[in-house]
Amino acid sequence: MPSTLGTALRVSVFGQSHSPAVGCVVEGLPAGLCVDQDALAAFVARRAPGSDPWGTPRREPDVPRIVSGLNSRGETCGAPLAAVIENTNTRSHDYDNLLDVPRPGHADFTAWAKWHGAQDVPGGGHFSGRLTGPLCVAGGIALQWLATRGVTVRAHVAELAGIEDTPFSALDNSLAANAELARQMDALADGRRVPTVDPRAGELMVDAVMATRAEKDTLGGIVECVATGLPAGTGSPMFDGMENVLARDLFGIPSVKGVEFGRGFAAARLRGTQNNDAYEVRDGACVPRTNNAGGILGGITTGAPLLVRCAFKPISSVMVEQDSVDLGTMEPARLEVRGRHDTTAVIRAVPVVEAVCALGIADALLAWPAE
Ligand SMILES: Cc1cc2nc3c(=O)[nH]c(=O)nc-3n(C[C@H](O)[C@H](O)[C@H](O)COP(=O)(O)O)c2cc1C
Ligand SMILES: C=C(O[C@@H]1CC(C(=O)O)=C[C@@H](OP(=O)(O)O)[C@H]1O)C(=O)O
Repeated sequence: MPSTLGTALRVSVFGQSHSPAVGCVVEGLPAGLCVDQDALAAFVARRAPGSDPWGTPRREPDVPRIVSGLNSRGETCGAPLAAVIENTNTRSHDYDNLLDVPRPGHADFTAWAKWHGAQDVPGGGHFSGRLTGPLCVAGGIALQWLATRGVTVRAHVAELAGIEDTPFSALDNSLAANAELARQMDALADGRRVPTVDPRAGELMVDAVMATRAEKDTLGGIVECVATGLPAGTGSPMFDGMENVLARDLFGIPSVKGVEFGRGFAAARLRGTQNNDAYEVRDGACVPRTNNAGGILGGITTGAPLLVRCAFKPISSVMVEQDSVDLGTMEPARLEVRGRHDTTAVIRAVPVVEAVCALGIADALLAWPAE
């Protein structure tokens, strides 16, 4: 079963939620990149579980340990980079009643259908959101490499419990809109607890999540991500376009059910005269004045901000009784989920979306650079 993404920059993730460790192997990183391990640990910590009342109480330090791929100066040395994150706080007996009775909405049934009982069930096994920890390690390093190329990636919770954050100022490509976008991205870098552009929206979201948690239910939401500083001409037509690469990678994040670029599905309701991004000359360069395309045409970057949104479904592990089937007896069964679960994935998933976008963009820059 391959759990690998990328072409020129390839990342394999390994491990299960309750195995000794989870980790990643990254191949194709440019040699000579000095990895700032403190910055990397801080990035990975933004996703780590156990510190917020709306999330899983499973507290894990999630300090990544790089075991291969760096030289004595801490630079990437050309060899595959491997990193592990230990699982230190597992409670596998919480999953005893799921060994034969699958949770609706999680991957328990499909794993059973594929592996007939050999699958590792506790904690969601290899399907766990925990596997996004190693993705943040690989993506955190990709972000550091992108920074050396002038590319910045930022995400925020765009919508949660029907509460909308201020959207990124990225559908317009005017100088004023670009300046506002830079301000929004800077503000999000201040370490705020809930990554929303408007802190009031974040507080309202937390209230709604806590109320839903009290009702033993869960929530989905939308994460919006932007990348700036990409040169026009990166990517590839048809099957290896920026949209293809990013969508494939982003759908690897557990719970992601939808991905849209630029205006996305809303473009289907516009006329061509409304949706086209007219060109103008700026500092001798041809630039789109608006950015309904989300920075991508024909799979290739336009030079405008790359804008993508991911829809997350609600967490499936709800704390109320549900109908299921005992796969051992093929009799109906009632199921009560135990375990320590998130009420929503979207807040913790913000750095994950940044990481995965960084990996896809770095992969495209290395595989299909602007010519
Ligand atoms: C950061 C993150 C945290 C998650 N936490 C949980 C959790 O605590 N409980 C749970 O049932 N699912 C959680 N999920 C979602 C499941 O991992 C996911 O629904 C499951 O693997 C099935 O995959 P699918 O929803 O993509 O089909 C989380 C996902 C992410 C990205
Ligand atoms: C540990 C993490 O999240 C886990 C993701 C998860 C799932 O089903 O996805 C189920 C829970 O596992 P457990 O029952 O072992 O606590 C979460 O805690 C993490 O994200 O690091």
